Amino acid sequence: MSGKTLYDKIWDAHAVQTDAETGESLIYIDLHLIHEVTTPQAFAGLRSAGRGVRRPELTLAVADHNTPTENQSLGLAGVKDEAARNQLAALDRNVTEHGIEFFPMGDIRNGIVHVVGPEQGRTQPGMTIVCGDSHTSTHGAFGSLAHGIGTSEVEHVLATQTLRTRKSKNMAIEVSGELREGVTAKDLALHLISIIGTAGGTGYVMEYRGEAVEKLSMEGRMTLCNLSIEGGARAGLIAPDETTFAYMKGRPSTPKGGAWEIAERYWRTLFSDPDAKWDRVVEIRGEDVEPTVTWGTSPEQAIPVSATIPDPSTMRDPVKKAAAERALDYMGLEPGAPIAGTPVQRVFIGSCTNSRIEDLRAAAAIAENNHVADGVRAMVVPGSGLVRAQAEEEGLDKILINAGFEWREPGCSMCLGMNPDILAPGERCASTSNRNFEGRQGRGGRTHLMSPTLAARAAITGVIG
Ligand SMILES: CC(C)[C@H](C(=O)O)[C@@H](O)C(=O)O
Ligand code: SF4
Repeated sequence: MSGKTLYDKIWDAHAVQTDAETGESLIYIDLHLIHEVTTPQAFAGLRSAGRGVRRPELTLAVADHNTPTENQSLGLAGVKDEAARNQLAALDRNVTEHGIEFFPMGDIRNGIVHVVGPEQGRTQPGMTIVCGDSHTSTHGAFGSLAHGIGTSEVEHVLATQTLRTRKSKNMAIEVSGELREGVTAKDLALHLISIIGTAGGTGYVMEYRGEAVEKLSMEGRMTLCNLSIEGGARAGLIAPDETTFAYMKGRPSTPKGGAWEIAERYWRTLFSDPDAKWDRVVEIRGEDVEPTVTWGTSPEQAIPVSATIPDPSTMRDPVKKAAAERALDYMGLEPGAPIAGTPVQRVFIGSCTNSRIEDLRAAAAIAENNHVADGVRAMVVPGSGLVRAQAEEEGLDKILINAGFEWREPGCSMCLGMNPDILAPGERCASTSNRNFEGRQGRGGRTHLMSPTLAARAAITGVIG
């Protein structure tokens, strides 16, 4: 018998039952994260069925998608959009009714759900974690099986603390060697997706392995796992190690004293056995990864920042060719021209991909003693109130504000533009987020995905590069 992958191990520890006929399993869920957008109907369903929440203490709620990034202390009165206000009010009512822990807007512990879970120590190795949100894959950075679920599944998990699902296949992403100076986890993720495509991971759970992955900080690992879903995978995983444990130690919800030791002993068993069987292996040399940006309207339409914009007329695959033509038209770009030097009007540093303290440090390092270029509006939105507070303690806010960046309150913000932070039609944005489809950041807006370093540089110079 061959060994098990990390995914196999977590799966086996959580599968309650498998239906031999359909192949569907019931798995136990250790942590259910919820936010205002994907829960109102789930709670309404519970109510109409006369059900309660099975394990409220394994559920944690935040308000993040709709929240404004200014004047959060005004509470719901400060939320101008009625639909947003209603969703936020519904979450308030639902968590109170069911006794679920909630960090509301304005609470220093509030922030983007995928930043808050790890920061509070709720995210732990070996857990199964779900949330009605695709970027739940972020939590896989801790060696937990974490993925998004739909609203009807949210209702199922609330009611039963289990999920009906099927096992995925195992994919290994082996990144050897080292990332070069100035190359980040974001560049690695975009590089990978540009190779495998946005459907490359369909049907798989991806485990990131190899020296270059082991060398990443927890923040970098979270960025990498966050983008797994954009590569089509169900989830991303990284085996826990010393870096993981050091990050977790002392956080509010991690085990303490003897309980930590017992937990750590278990966590140290969470790795893929040397003889584990992989359904697919993708190999990348760390040294080959360059600072990478997207030029189109899909995360796979990514190139090194030193490269020229692809020419659809040279593309063989008719689907890719048509997609590239349409993307270039929407993005207002010329094939064959260098991507560097393309002017931007907006810069967004934030989102569950890149809004943690290291990301803000990277942006501030570029901003220091510089100034945002004329005609550019640049916004920094920390991932949580605690990230914001830490950045302020380190003086990063002053550096950024002095350089002309807007220093905002936490939330998803311009990552998806469900709050007032949106692009105007035709505006081009250097963004540290994870999605760049048409209209993602506002109707007609043009998004270029990149690292915080490249985004901050775009703010200062006014151009991509
Ligand atoms: C609102 C939510 C359902 C959505 C997701 O699941 O990804 C959002 O977080 C996003 O990034 O588009
Ligand atoms: S920051 Fe963006 S990608 Fe992340 S959960 Fe919010 S909307 Fe989704």
